[in-house]
Amino acid sequence: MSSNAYAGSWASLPTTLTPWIMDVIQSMGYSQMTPVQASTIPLFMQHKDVVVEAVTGSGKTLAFVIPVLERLMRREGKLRNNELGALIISPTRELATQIHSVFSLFLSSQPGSDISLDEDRPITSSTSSSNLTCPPPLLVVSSDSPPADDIKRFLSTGADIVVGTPGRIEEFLLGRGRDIVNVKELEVLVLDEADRLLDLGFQNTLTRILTHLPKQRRTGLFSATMTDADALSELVRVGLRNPARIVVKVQTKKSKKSDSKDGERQAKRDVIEERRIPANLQNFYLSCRASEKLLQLARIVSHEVIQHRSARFIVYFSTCACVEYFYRIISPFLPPQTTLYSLHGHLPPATRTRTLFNFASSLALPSTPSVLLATDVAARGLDLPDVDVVVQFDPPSDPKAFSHRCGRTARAGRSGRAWVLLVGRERDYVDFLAIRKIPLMEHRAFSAEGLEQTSGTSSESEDTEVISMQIEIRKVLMTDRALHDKAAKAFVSFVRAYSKHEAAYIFRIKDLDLVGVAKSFGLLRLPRMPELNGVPRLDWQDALINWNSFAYIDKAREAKRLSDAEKQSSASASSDKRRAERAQKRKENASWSNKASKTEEKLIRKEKKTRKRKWQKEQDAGIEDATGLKRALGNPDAESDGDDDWKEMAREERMAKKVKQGVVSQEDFDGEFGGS
Ligand SMILES: Nc1ncnc2c1ncn2[C@@H]1O[C@H](COP(=O)(O)OP(=O)(O)OP(=O)(O)O)[C@@H](O)[C@H]1O
Repeated sequence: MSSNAYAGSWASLPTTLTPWIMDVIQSMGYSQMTPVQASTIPLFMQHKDVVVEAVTGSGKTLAFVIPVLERLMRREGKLRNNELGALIISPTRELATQIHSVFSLFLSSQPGSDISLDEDRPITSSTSSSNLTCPPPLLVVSSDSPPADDIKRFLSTGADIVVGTPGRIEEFLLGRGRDIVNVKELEVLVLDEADRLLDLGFQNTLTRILTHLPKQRRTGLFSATMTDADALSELVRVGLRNPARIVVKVQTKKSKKSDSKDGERQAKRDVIEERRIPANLQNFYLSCRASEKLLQLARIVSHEVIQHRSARFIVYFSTCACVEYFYRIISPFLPPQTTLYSLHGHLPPATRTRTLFNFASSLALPSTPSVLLATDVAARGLDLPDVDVVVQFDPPSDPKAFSHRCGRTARAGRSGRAWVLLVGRERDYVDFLAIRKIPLMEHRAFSAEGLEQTSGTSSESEDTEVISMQIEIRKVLMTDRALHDKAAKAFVSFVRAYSKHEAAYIFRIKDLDLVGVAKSFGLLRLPRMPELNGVPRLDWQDALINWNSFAYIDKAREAKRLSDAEKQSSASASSDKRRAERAQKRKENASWSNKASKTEEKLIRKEKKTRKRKWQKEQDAGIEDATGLKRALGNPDAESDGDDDWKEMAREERMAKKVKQGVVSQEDFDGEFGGS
């Protein structure tokens, strides 16, 4: 850490630390406290609840680990095997594992301790109470072992400190462990990344845990983004009593141009700028077209390796599917000898642990860089050594994650660089973050030669390498239909995530060049999805590919695809047949109904003729009522055929007379009036 990041020696604490704890701190090489440690440890060791906000990498973990250990060391009586002394909750299993390892490191150094760092070592009755001051901590997170094992390990190790994730802790305390784990003696509760734990996703679980714990405990909330007043008041409601709020601010000097007194000349003066990101973090944004994102990512990595000798990178994407996909296709665009890692929430726990370990312990050099592709599962709390560069390929959905992601570099006073790629109107995000005290510097897009482009933030025409990159990716996708599926899934997941952005007025799907995004993904064709309806496709060309023969490399999968296709084609053939039969039937029905209507017409005419004859007879008989109107009985009009029928009958009558006179032939009469 740089010297101005320190806040005095450990000896200056008002309460002297237990000697072996002090020894461990010294062995870590930490001769001085960081500001957050200097302000938090004294309060939390005494009887104060604390709410702590300090930037990423400022040493918050020790700010609660030391007070927790000190409180347990100073207990009068030892805790029984089934009693819990301290509970630490964190939002992810990776972070919980990390915190657990810090506790383990301390406890394994207790005098007379023979605790190995293997927590599963069973503790015999002779070691459990006499030799050990504090048993090893217990880690309670989703893993390959079932929740029932947590209880078994708790009872066998007699752990006083439990570290875990909310769901698994709830199961541990309120599920299987309800009648086993005794929380009456619980002294301390710590919520690490507390603002995240208060998010809706965790809130109910957390409330149930908190109400289960005794009220006479100390509670500490820690995060780099403890700013959400609503969430805080919620927590206060659930358990904090008159907490001390500790906010450690970062102030940096910034040169600003200002008018001199006479208002004419510009003078430079230093102003103190408050920021919510580490002082040694250089934070850049780069505007480019949607289609150029992958190209620019590749150029950032090259630039960092060549110009800054950077070796360890984390690149953040918005979804698990995007990480999966880019992990498969990005290699050819990164410097040769780059080792790639991928971390996201859909991977099995054991794989996640292994990946993190491998990435952290890899020998990363500028000639052999290590690049971890990750989702926000790796955004908070992870203390990975020597991460030189963070790139946010996609800005995070939750704006709070922005500073957590950047904070994986420039930790503990070291310097680091962070980049975010912004497209089109996403540029407004810069002002959005500035208000939240997260300053960003503009960096122009890189040219093919790795130089900053000279034209404005977005170049006039699309980078010519976009097309060649797209062709390269397509070549890779065409080697295996499974890759194409991954590409489409990643694209769809990206679009869906984009529309759920919390800063929705900046990240609007209708403003996003989706065709450009598809190019950057190297898609073979545009997927069918409502978001693409009505999107102009002038700039888009599907890959030339025979979709029928485009195969999966995996034999079983390909066999299934072929048999599905076979079934589908026979199903569609029989449905075509059914359709043709239906059409034929309709046709037949139609001609039958035509015939039917002709016969009906004839019948109607015949009936009319009969009625007419009857009426004629009556006419001839001179039946007329007093008003001179034709009687309803004999009047065909009264049966609703209307005036036309009357006219028609009169016409027929006249024509019949003409037939009699020989002026009109019988044939013509029949043709006209359909004689039967
Ligand atoms: N007093 C100290 N002197 C030097 N280094 C320290 C000191 N305390 C902690 N560190 C180191 O600083 C690094 C960051 O600490 P830590 O992980 O606790 O940060 P944090 O504030 O919790 O960050 P985040 O908000 O990202 O979780 C760790 O590698 C830790 O070992």
